[in-house]
This record gives sequence, structure tokens and C-alpha cells, in this order.
Amino acid sequence: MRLHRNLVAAVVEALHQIFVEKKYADKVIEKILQSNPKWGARDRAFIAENTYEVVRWWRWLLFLNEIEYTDAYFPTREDLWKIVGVWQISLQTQLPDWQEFTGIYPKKVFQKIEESKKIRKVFQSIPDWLDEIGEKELGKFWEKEIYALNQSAPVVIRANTLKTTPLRLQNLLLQSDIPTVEVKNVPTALVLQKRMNIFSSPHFKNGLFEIQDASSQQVGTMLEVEPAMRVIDACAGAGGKTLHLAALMENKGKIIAMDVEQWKLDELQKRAKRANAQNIETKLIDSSKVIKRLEASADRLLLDVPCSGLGVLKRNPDAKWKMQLNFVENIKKTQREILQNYSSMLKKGGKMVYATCSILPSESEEQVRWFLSEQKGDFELLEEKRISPAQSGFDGFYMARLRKK
Ligand SMILES: C[S@@+](CC[C@H](N)C(=O)[O-])C[C@H]1O[C@@H](n2cnc3c(N)ncnc32)[C@H](O)[C@@H]1O
Repeated sequence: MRLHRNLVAAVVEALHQIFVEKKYADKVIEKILQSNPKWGARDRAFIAENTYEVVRWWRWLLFLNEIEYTDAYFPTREDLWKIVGVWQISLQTQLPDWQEFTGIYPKKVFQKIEESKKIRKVFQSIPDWLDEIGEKELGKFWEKEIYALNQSAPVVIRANTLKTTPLRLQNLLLQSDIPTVEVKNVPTALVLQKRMNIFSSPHFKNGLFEIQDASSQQVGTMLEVEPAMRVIDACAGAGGKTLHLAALMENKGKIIAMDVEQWKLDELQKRAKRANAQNIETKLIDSSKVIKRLEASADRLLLDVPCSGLGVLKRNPDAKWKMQLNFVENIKKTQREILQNYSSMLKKGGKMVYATCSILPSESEEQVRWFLSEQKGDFELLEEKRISPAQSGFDGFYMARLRKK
């Protein structure tokens, strides 16, 4: 592959903003792509993919460049050119004769690659704390999971059954030269067969589908909603799962979508409009009274709690560099508070789903066991499911359905 200087320069600029200015990778890439309307689809793909891959393989690439990895390392632009050059060598690209790449020797890089294979946290490009917690919690499964979490994520969409059927959508997309395949046991999921910016599709703008991983789509189904029910989605965020619930309920009954961040609920409302979801009411949680007022009111309750997000590292490779172990410890406390306090909103006989996009049992199974023992027999566990990134090829998720007796 031939490298183009202006595209590599754009990748270097993006990396500078991510690692020096500490901005979020997705926002940085979005802005950089907007900055030059002359770039075609291939150029854009080159910039986005190379930036994401260098972020993903950051620790490994520093090792290959003989730079010590620490939190406090702020790369210079000269370093970033070399890091991108070494990344390209690892892809077997022949480097052009640019001054920025002087001092890079492919033979040396390949020797360092062999050396890197002996140290898992370097070869899998993860911080020390993550390798330790992964090994501690997942034991022999950790190696396969972290390998899977380092692959690039497939693009999965959910057909919005309020507006179309999966088959009709699949045919429409095919007519626009966007082939997709179905996912076994996830009837509304379609996986794109080629990487592209699906947000610009008119079918997206018309609300025929949402981007939602196949694992995430199983959470809505797990809640076993029915059309006339009163459902609370207590950590609704921008509504990925709320919209799915609205479709499963055929726009009937009522969903109260709650969150502690108003801007997310505003985004949810925009998405609901596009999807023609009409049974959703949003409610900001700005005090404990909001929860109290809804005591024993829900037939179904979804607790899609805030978590480490370690199950979705494929999609957010920069999260592993930004996160710290104390964040994971703190978020577990929030999960327990949510379980303890929000479960009061469920009616007797009602069912709730506790879900995380984490691979860690301490955020998932162990939290549910803790809750069951705290409730002293008032709740029973009906079903639990862990979706492994290694086994499924999709995001890592945990979900448990419980019933209030
Ligand atoms: C995993 S995300 C939810 C994703 C969302 N359900 C979806 O499918 O798109 C967790 C959400 O919980 C919210 N959150 C954090 N603390 C909360 C709390 N104490 N009560 C309710 N929501 C909270 C966050 O703002 C975030 O939107």
C-alpha cells in the first residue's frame, strides 16, 4: 500500500489530540474528518482506521519504538510520526523515504515484535492494572477474552420493527450496495459485510434502523416486556435499549426512561422521534424523591447500570488508557446503590433485568449474588447470561433477570 503524506499527517494530528490534549478518540476523528471535505471515502477510512489501531496498539507500539510506557508520557509530533511508521511496518508496508521516518529500521522492528510476544500486557497492549484484574477475575479465560477485545468491532444494526422488518431492511440495504448477514438467535440484528459510514444512509435518517451490537440487543429481549405494560428503564442514557423496548412493546403501554444526565435524555427524545417510538416519557433523576414517587409502579424494570465498559473495548480502545482501577472500584459502589434503591420501583411479581457491558464477574454475577442476599428472599434469580467476546465475536455483556416475589 502507498502512503499519502497528508493522510499520515492527519493521523498524527488526531493522535496528538488524543494522547497530548487527552480528547476522546471518536470526537477527534469526527472533527478531523470534517476538516477536509476533499477527502474521499477511502481517505477517511484510512485516517479513522489507522488512528483507532494506533490507539489500540499504543503500548505495544511504544515498546517497538523503545519508548517506556507510562501514564505520564506525552508524545512529541516527531515521536508520533515514528509510531505511525512502525505501525505501518508491522502491517508489512514499505515505508516511503520521508525525513520523518528516518531512524526506523524494519529488521529491528521485527526483532522487537518477537520480543514483545513474551510479555502479555505488552503484546496485548493493555495497562498493568487491566492485565492483573483480568487474570484475577477470569483466570485461564482472560487470554482469549483480551485477544478478542483487541479485534476491530463489526458494525451491527437493529432493524426498527416499528417501521420495517429485518428482511425488508436487508433487501433495501442490499439495493444500496450494503450487504448484511443475520445473527443466529438475535432476530432484529444485521451485521454489515463491509465497513462504511452507515449514519449517512437515508434509511438511517428515516429511522429504519439503529446501530446496536448483537449482545446489547439481547438485553431488551431478556426483560420479557409485553405491549400493555408499564416499564421503567432507569439508566436509559441516550436510549439504545429504550428504543428496542418500545419496538418490542409495539408502541403500546408506557416506558419511563430515566437518567441522571438531561443531555442524554434529550438525545433519546430525538432518536425516539426518528424511530417513531411514541410510548416513551423521559424523567431526569435529580433527587431520590423521583425514585420514591415511582415505588412499586413498574411491571418491568431495566437496570442497564454504569460500568467499566470493559466488554466494549473493541469499540472504545482509548478507554483502557483513560480508565484507572479506582474508577472500576467506585462504579461497583454505584451499581450496588442502584440495585438497592431502584429495585423498589418494581411491583410485586414484576421482573427486572440487571445488565452490564463488562467482562468482570465482580461487576456482574457477584453484584447480583450480593443483591439477592441483601434482599433476604424477596427476589429470585430467573435467568442469567454472560456473552463472551471471544465466543460470540460481539461485545462482552452480562444480564440477569430477577423476579420480585
Ligand atoms: C450503560 S449506560 C446506559 C446505556 C443505555 N441504556 C443504552 O442502551 O444506550 C449507563 C447510564 O447510567 C447513567 N447513570 C449513571 N449513574 C446513574 C444513577 N445513579 N442513576 C441512573 N442512571 C445513572 C449514565 O448517565 C449512563 O447513561
